[in-house]
Amino acid sequence: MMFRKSVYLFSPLMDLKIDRSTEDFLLRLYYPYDGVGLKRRPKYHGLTKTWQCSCTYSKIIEQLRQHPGGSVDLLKDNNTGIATITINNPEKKNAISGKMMVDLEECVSELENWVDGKGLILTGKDKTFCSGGDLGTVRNILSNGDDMCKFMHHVTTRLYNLPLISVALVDGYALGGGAELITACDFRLITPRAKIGFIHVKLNIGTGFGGTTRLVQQIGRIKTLQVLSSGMVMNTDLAKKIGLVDEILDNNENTLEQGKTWLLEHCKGSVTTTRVIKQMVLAGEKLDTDASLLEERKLFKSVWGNKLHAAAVSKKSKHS
Ligand SMILES: CC[C@H](C(=O)O)C(=O)SCCNC(=O)CCNC(=O)[C@H](O)C(C)(C)COP(=O)(O)OP(=O)(O)OC[C@H]1O[C@@H](n2cnc3c(N)ncnc32)[C@H](O)[C@@H]1OP(=O)(O)O
Repeated sequence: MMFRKSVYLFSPLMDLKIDRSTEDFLLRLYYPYDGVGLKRRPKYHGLTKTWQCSCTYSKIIEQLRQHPGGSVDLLKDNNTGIATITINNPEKKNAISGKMMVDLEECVSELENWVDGKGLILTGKDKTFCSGGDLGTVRNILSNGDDMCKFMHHVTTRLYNLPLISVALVDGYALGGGAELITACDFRLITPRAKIGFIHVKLNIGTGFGGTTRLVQQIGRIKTLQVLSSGMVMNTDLAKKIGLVDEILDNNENTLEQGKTWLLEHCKGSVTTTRVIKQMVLAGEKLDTDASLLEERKLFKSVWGNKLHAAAVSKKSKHS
């Protein structure tokens, strides 16, 4: 209720750029004791992020929606805590239209507020992952790619920062923006049919969805240069050799099930523990050492001595 009120009050500022300090200011304004009552903060933080997105990006969202085709679909399984995002535009090899970029943002918003989740699979419909930007959309926004780029940086960064262990499950092609999307997940699993290409050079462009920044962090500077400057389309062996891929799945029909099984093996803890682990790792990657240690301590404190911890230490366990 309080949140709705804040939207109403600040609605005249809709097109004002709202940055992190404004967001923190709003949180302080409406939750002045938030620093003490930390338990409430993540929930409102998520809502604020959603609101922040619709304020800052409202014009871009409106423009992107004008380029229809396909959908990006979210399925949340509360029993396993695993969600699946499916890129769905099979007539165009799952090319991502303007409307689908907005769909993806909505999926990410929903996942930011999904407190029961611990894992995420990002996949494509009908045995292919994603052939990149829909060339129909691309042709129509040639005069202003910067807005799309800004929006997709925002969306893929939020996808990467979700407190869920995420896996890109690649069957068939992941090209251009499709290849960039796989870098926004923690892990990459591929089938023997997968072909991954940062083919942007062939279109005389660089990456537009944040792919280079993340790729340098993931496979290093030189390998990133090799991949981007050649526009090579990698088969499974090459993708594995270059360090882009964590596992090659069997060549059978049940790719999604295989992906889920693999992911559950990497989400062994409870929902809380898994989310804490992911957040600790993000802090280790993004913050300087002192700030990361502080965050690690805060997260540690949030699980130490809880019911599950107490139960685990009360039994005689052996981890051989
Ligand atoms: C910042 C990101 C950047 C951007 O936004 O500009 C990019 O993502 S750049 C990358 C853009 N992607 C491409 O250039 C890929 C182009 N497509 C292909 O190379 C092939 O279609 C391939 C290899 C994905 C699949 O080849 P295959 O022989 O198996 O199938 P078809 O070529 O017959 O494709 C079937 C059908 O899909 C249409 N299609 C495929 N990709 C796209 C796309 N990216 N945008 C729009 N449409 C696409 C293709 O034209 C065919 O349509 P049809 O009407 O049947 O001719």
